[in-house]
Amino acid sequence: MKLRGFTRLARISSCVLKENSYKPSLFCVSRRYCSSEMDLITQAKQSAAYQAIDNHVKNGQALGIGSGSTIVFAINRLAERVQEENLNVVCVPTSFQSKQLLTEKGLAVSDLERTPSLDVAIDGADEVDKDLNLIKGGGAACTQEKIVASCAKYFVVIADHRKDSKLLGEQWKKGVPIEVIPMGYVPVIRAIEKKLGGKAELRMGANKAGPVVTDNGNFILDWKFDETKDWKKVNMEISMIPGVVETGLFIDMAQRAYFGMPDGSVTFREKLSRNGTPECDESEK
Ligand SMILES: O=C(CO)[C@H](O)[C@H](O)COP(=O)(O)O
Repeated sequence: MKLRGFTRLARISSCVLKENSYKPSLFCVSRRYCSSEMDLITQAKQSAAYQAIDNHVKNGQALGIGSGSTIVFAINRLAERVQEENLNVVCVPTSFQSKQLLTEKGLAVSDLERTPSLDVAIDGADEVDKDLNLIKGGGAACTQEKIVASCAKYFVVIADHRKDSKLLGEQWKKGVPIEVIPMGYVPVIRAIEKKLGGKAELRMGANKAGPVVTDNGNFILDWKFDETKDWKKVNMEISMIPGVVETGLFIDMAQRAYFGMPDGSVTFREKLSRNGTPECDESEK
């Protein structure tokens, strides 16, 4: 399969995942996305975001658009492509931030009432493990992000290389974000710590007195866990606690993750179906 502007290179296959690197030939191509003033992490975010938009966005699509600092680059690139190629796409944002950015760029914004079925969702992540399980919610938007991703036929993650881990918790030390109903946050903390150990804390605002309040009017807990877990089970256990709205554990949802590297290249990891072929994004064909 030919990716936009790239030929697939090395394959490191396992039974469920495939890793691809665009190095070294990608290096020069991806460099077109980089500007000399940017630091390497910023460049890495931009390279991953541009690659995902270039590979996965096609005319006529409905797109889920995530939140965070990496998605800013995806929105910029999307706006460029929409203008240059006269694309007709509609975007469902996952937060006030992404809605505002999309609106500023003049992109068509919709919601899940009008557009409940999405072709592709693209979002950042705080950490991605070897099986493409994610920790999300560093920007307190995990509930809407999970709903939007669940409505997409294909879910793509974009991140810089620091987010790429074998196991969740290896790189991301701030814990699993959990959105909770405000009046229940203390019982939820107690229940999580009793059932699963670790420590859960109410996230406090940076330039605001008191807690962070999500776009849904709720609070965020950050649960620091002790050791590697059965994340599917943990996710279900936390979700069952009264007062929990949603967790930042995205288990078995992402089909592909792009990682921007410090040298300007981009690698990706993708899920394979049982017969060893990639779980296909129809728009890539
Ligand atoms: O989950 C998120 C927001 O809730 C973000 O996608 C995640 O925090 C990654 O953000 P960034 O691109 O800034 O690293």
